Amino acid sequence: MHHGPWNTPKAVNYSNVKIEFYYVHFSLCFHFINDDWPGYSLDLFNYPTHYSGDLDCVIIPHGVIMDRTERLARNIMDDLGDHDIVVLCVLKGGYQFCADLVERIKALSRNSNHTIPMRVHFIRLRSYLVSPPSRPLSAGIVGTGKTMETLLQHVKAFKPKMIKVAGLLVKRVQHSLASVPDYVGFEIPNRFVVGYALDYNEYFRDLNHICIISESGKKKYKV
Ligand SMILES: O=P(O)(O)OC[C@H]1O[C@H](OP(=O)(O)OP(=O)(O)O)[C@H](O)[C@@H]1O
Repeated sequence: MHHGPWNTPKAVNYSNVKIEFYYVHFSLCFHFINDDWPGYSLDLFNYPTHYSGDLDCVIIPHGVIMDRTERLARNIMDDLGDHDIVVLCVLKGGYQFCADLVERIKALSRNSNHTIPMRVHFIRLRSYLVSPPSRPLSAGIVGTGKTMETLLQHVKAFKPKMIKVAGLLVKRVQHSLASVPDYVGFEIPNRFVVGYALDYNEYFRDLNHICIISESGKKKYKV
């Protein structure tokens, strides 16, 4: 059985290899969340009471997302030099990450002599067309990478000087495509995550933390 970098039955044993692989080939640096990470108890944080019982745990608290996003903004500023940026936000799941990332790039831009003109556009994509996919539905996240690859083909047709992809989350899924975003916040286990604009049947986008949905939550919001 082939155990490629994305096919990791024992993530702990493979994690160093994986991180090193990306350092070498993509100069990437991201926070790796192990498959056996139990997450934080929901009791430690505030979250909307209408989701009581619908979640198992907090996997990434909102504050950590904010701090990581701030660092990604700095990396992007450092790499882009004096190029103008045209931001293309992938709706719906990417709206919160995009908004926060843009906000931090703006803050860096106005508080230093290194300033980058930025325009923002939006595109609506879905990872499936008619029938629901067999894999979990989630949003604002790179799962198989098919959505990202499809979008990149379209964007390349406009012949931009440079294309960089930022994704807050990359999920370790089997059969994923080889390419990963240039800027990644966190690599996470292949579990169903919601919150921070990631939905389950349009619910949970109004939750600040990234959480694991519970079985009862899935039943409650099933369509
Ligand atoms: O890497 P992939 O396996 O292709 O999946 C990633 C895509 O799936 C999600 O969108 P979704 O279809 O859930 O729509 P939404 O963002 O509007 O919720 C997400 O926002 C990405 O666009």
